Amino acid sequence: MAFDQVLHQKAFINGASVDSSDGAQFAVINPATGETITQISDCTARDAEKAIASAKAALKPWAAKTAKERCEIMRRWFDIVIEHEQELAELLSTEQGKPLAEALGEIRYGAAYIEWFAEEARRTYGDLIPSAKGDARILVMKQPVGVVAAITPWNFPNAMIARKAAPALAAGCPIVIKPAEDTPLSALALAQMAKLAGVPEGVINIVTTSKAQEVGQVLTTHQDVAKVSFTGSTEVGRIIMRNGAETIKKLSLELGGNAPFIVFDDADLDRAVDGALMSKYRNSGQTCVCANRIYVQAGIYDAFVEKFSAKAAELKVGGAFESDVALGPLINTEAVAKVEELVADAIEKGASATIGGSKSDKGDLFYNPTILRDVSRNARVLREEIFGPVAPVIKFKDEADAITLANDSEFGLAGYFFSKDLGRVWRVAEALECGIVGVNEGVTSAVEAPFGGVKQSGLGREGSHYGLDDYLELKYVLMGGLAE
Ligand SMILES: NC(=O)C1=CN([C@@H]2O[C@H](COP(=O)(O)OP(=O)(O)OC[C@H]3O[C@@H](n4cnc5c(N)ncnc54)[C@H](OP(=O)(O)O)[C@@H]3O)[C@@H](O)[C@H]2O)C=CC1
Ligand SMILES: O=C(O)CCCC(=O)O
Repeated sequence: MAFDQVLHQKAFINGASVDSSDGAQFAVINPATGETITQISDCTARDAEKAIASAKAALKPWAAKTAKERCEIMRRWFDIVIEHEQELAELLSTEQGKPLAEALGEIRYGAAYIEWFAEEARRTYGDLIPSAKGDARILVMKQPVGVVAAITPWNFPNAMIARKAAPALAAGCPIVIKPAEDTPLSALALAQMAKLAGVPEGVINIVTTSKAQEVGQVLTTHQDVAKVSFTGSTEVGRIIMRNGAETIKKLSLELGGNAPFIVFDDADLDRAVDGALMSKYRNSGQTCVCANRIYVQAGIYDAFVEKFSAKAAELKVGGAFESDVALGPLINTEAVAKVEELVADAIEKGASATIGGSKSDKGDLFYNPTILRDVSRNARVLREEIFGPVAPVIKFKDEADAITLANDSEFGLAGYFFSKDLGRVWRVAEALECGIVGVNEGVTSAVEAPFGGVKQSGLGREGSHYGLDDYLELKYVLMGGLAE
């Protein structure tokens, strides 16, 4: 298969492919078939320490390069990724399960972060501020934060690495990345391409491991790591925050979501249905910004459920390489068990499934697109991140009701609503307690826009011109004694 060209089995530390210090390996499994793709280095705490040491040694020379030099290397990295986008997409689909077209979209999305931050590297402007003293000026410069550790999830095995590594490198920071155990291969391929592009040794390190706690502990407590950037569950985000407390780590945390998706009775119904399909079923519902709770105003509730169910029923479930497939497998048996539990709980509390509600006959990890109607307001599916292709649809009365329901969550990542009333659009966009709001749009992600949440969905922003700031420190320099 073409992806053999980008398949690497060893961890990547200090610019070299290495076995783990104890020689152990773990298996990477294809979730669609259950087959082992390959065995790879199972790194230990010692390997994590080595990676941090190599990043520390690389810090000064990498930060000392001009922004233009870093930009040129990163541009070459972008070009190599795009040149191999097809192989990278096949590798991603094989280890993660998402349909090939979606994987290709992710490779391009990830590459766009490399391109974007290569350009942003040259715009790390400071400020010159008038001082209250006549013979002084206030200068503000931006400097790299230091060695960065990144811990990433399996749902976007390429883009979540690129979204962290690209701003780190652009800012002048070396990075040590621990990819998810389920999907380490895309990370290794990206790092090897960075090497080909001329990224010096130690600037990117990939510590593959099945020992998340042991390796994570080192990455999040080590005194030579200045910053930790994490994407994953709120539960692990809390552990990372606690671990970082002793050495006051800078933190970027992209955590869980519970996105409300609101359809007002003045909405364009077809547009709302298409938005819900995209928002809910992308990546089989395994995205932190996926619509988790769909609120529809009473007057159009039945019409919405009918149209949404008819279109969702057409989505084909299957392996990533089958034609016209829209939904791949879930990542593992725990994910399927969680979805089954949430659906059972909702049905026990009075909901009914208009479509789906069960596993697909495609295999153990495949779950059918599911729509639940008349979901009770105390169902678990409305409180917890579903991370599967299940859409609970709930009726609401009026605008105030919709806002109260939408904000009734400890999460605050994304929210969506559909309305044609301009006044309502402003009111609701301002009232939603979310970091990201889609108005008449079901997918908001874009490299140019800041991605991140409020409340317990996290800290910091990724992407956009704000995204570089997470990897920079401000230094204030008072330039005094200027009078003759
Ligand atoms: N915001 C988001 O994008 C995501 C949200 N989630 C939510 O989390 C749920 C569980 O998914 P899961 O994959 O278990 O998410 P986790 O938060 O457990 O995993 C995310 C990353 O953290 C690592 N990790 C796990 N435990 C520790 C630890 N103690 N210290 C440091 N790193 C650690 C994981 O490693 P390893 O893979 O080796 O366990 C992985 O690299 C999902 O159902 C979903 O609700 C999950 C993924 C992404
Ligand atoms: O689930 C995530 O954390 C990644 C979201 C991908 C994106 O849309 O940017």
